[in-house]
Formats: sequence, structure tokens, C-alpha cells
Amino acid sequence: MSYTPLYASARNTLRTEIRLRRNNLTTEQQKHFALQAAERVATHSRIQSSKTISVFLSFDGELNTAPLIDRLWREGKQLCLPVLHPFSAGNLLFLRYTPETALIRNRLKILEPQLDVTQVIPLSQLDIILTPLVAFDSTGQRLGMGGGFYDRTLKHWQEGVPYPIGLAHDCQHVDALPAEHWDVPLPEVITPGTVWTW
Ligand SMILES: Nc1nc2c(c(=O)[nH]1)N(C=O)[C@@H](CNc1ccc(C(=O)N[C@@H](CCC(=O)O)C(=O)O)cc1)CN2
Ligand SMILES: Nc1ncnc2c1ncn2[C@@H]1O[C@H](COP(=O)(O)OP(=O)(O)OP(=O)(O)O)[C@@H](O)[C@H]1O
Repeated sequence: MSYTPLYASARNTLRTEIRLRRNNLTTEQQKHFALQAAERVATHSRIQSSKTISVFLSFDGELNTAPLIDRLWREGKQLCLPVLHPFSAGNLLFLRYTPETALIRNRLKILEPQLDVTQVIPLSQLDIILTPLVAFDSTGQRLGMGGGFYDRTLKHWQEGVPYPIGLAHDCQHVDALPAEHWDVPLPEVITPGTVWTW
């Protein structure tokens, strides 16, 4: 079945605007926000009671996850990273991520673990997926980079694990997003300044 996207052009305009906004943060702001967010995430009760967490490696002005990742490793969490599925277009695999993991740049120029089937963690074994986004609104709707990767991954989250938590800068919040029917709203978004819950 195919659907006509209702808001494709409005969504692309918003993507461009918010990506510019986060890329315009200064290096100092990026450092400060990364530490603030790491503190908020690491002390979040749901994170503290979880064992396996999917993180992401930041690019394009995204909130820098490096301090958070170091802290979660030190606290003994098992981490994983999204990897573009080698033959199932638009889907992600999740691979274990340790300080020893070899990283390569994928076709979207994002670092990811080299594919190794022994390191794949099934979705059912993930407790939390920290979810990147371009914009989020006051109802928890999320707009991503446009690949539909996380929409597909999170489609069934309410029927079980993993629990998604968006991670973004405060400046990525907008009042209302033009949502399409496949968009999966988030139950929480953590920013350096706030924990949003719906
Ligand atoms: N850090 C991070 N990792 C992530 C995501 C993300 O949003 N952030 N993704 C969330 O889904 C997936 C990758 N999704 C993406 C979808 C589109 C583009 C994109 O259009 N990128 C370029 C053009 C690509 C190119 O140079 O060939 C661009 O900047 O316009 C990038 C990533 C998986 N990993
Ligand atoms: N659950 C799904 N099943 C099949 N196709 C989907 C699904 N979710 C999204 N898509 C398709 O993926 C494409 C991109 O969707 P969208 O623009 O909402 O991505 P995004 O949320 O910005 O990206 P991402 O989730 O990767 O961060 C759309 O063409 C949409 O039809």
C-alpha cells in the first residue's frame, strides 16, 4: 500500500530550519549542553534501572552524546548503536558498542560499528532506545532526518520493550509539527534544560 504524504514540503522546510539552528550553537554551548544532558539522562530513574541502552553517535549539530556514553559505560550499562541494515532498506540493526568496537563511516557518513552478526542485539533485548531527532513538538511528535529508520524501529514499542526516549537540544522544540500517520510519538524527550513526558 502507498500513501500520499500530506506535509512533505512543510516538513522539509522545518528540517532545514531546525538543522541550521542546532548547527549554529557554539562549541562552548555544545560542550555545556552535552554535560547537562548527560547528567539528566544518567540520573533518570528509567535509565538507572535499565541494563541495555541504544545510544547514537552525534553528527550535524546533534546534542553531543560522547560524555553520556562514557558515563553510561562507567556505570556498567551495556550500550549499542544503530547500524543501517545491509539489505533491508530503511531498517536498522542494533550492535553492541564497547570502547573496543571498530567503527566505520556508513553511506550516510555516520560512524557505526562494522557489521558482525555476533554483536547484533535483538530489539527485544533492548530496554531503552535513546532516539535522535531533528524536531519535537509539545505533544511528543517527532521529526527525524527523513529516512523513516526510527519510525520503523519504534512502530511496536507500546507492545513491549524497548522504551524510546528522544534526546535533543532545547532549540529543537517547536509548538506543533505537521505529523504523518506513520510518525511514532515519543513518551519522553530529554533536553539539557527539561525532561518532557507525555
Ligand atoms: N546520529 C544519528 N544517527 C542516526 C540517525 C540520526 O538521526 N542521528 N538516524 C535517524 O534516522 C539514522 C540515519 N538517518 C539519516 C537519514 C538521512 C540522512 C541524510 O539525509 N543525510 C545527509 C545526506 C546524505 C549524504 O550525504 O549522502 C544530509 O545531511 O542531508 C542522514 C541520516 C541512523 N543513525
Ligand atoms: N513504519 C513504517 N513502515 C514503512 N514505511 C515507513 C514507516 N515509517 C516511515 N516510513 C516511510 O519512511 C519515509 C520517511 O519518513 P519520515 O520522513 O517520517 O522519517 P523521519 O522520522 O524524519 O526519519 P527517522 O525516523 O529516520 O529519523 C516516509 O516515506 C514513510 O512513508
